[in-house]
Amino acid sequence: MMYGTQRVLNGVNLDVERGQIIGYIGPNGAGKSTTVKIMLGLVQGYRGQVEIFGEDIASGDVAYKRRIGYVPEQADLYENLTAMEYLLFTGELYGLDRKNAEEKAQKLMAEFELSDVLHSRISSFSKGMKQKVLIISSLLHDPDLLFFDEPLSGLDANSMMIIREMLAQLAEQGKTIFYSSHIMDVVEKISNRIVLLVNGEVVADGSFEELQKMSEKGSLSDIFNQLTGFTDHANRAERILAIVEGGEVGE
Ligand SMILES: Nc1ncnc2c1ncn2[C@@H]1O[C@H](COP(=O)(O)OP(=O)(O)OP(=O)(O)O)[C@@H](O)[C@H]1O
Repeated sequence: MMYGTQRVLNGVNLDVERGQIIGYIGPNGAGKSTTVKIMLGLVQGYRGQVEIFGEDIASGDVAYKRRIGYVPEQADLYENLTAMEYLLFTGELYGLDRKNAEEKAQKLMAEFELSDVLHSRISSFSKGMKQKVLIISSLLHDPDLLFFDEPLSGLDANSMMIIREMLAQLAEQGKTIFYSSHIMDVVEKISNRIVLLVNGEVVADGSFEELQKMSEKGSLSDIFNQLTGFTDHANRAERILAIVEGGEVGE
């Protein structure tokens, strides 16, 4: 995949089974969002083949999109809409009839303790409240494949627990989840497969236990540091602070 003359993905080859929770990780700019956007049909001009539910997504049949849920990293919420208007809008986009979408939206908002603001404009919501609306909108149509990009961002500890439990139950039901995040301890716990992307290439792909065998034992965060060749966080922090303080910067 090229953006202009910049090569962003370099032969990413993945076979994904139903029911997998794939922790999709990598340094900033590695190409995670780009891969997800290609699979969602949001980016054209890639080389190679992407099959979802057994069909090539380039075939022109976009029916597969109705079976996908997406929580984007950057929330493009229509802030002037109320939560209910937004959920009805996305629900109908995904092919739900209005009554069904309305009923589900109402119940799901209640489960996330947002009944009071069902008819308030999203622009008045806190970050976590917006995130909950995004999560609800990704689930409203009961998708088979979910792409979650930093889904816990802004959520309080209780809500995080609900989402984590929900992901595990969805996978048990045979749904497939791509979970992109930089919070390594969560990825380590919820994923049954971890794919590490560096500079547009898959450098590790396996269970946490398998990844541990590829490196010195440790947490996923340690493995991430090792496999991305990053060892100098203390020096880096020191240099940053030296610059901030405006003093002499060491070698
Ligand atoms: N629309 C775009 N036009 C040009 N370059 C882009 C565009 N979107 C992404 N890129 C470039 O593609 C590369 C991969 O970006 P991508 O967003 O896929 O990374 P990522 O792994 O999701 O990173 P992060 O962890 O920061 O979200 C980066 O170098 C980025 O600058």
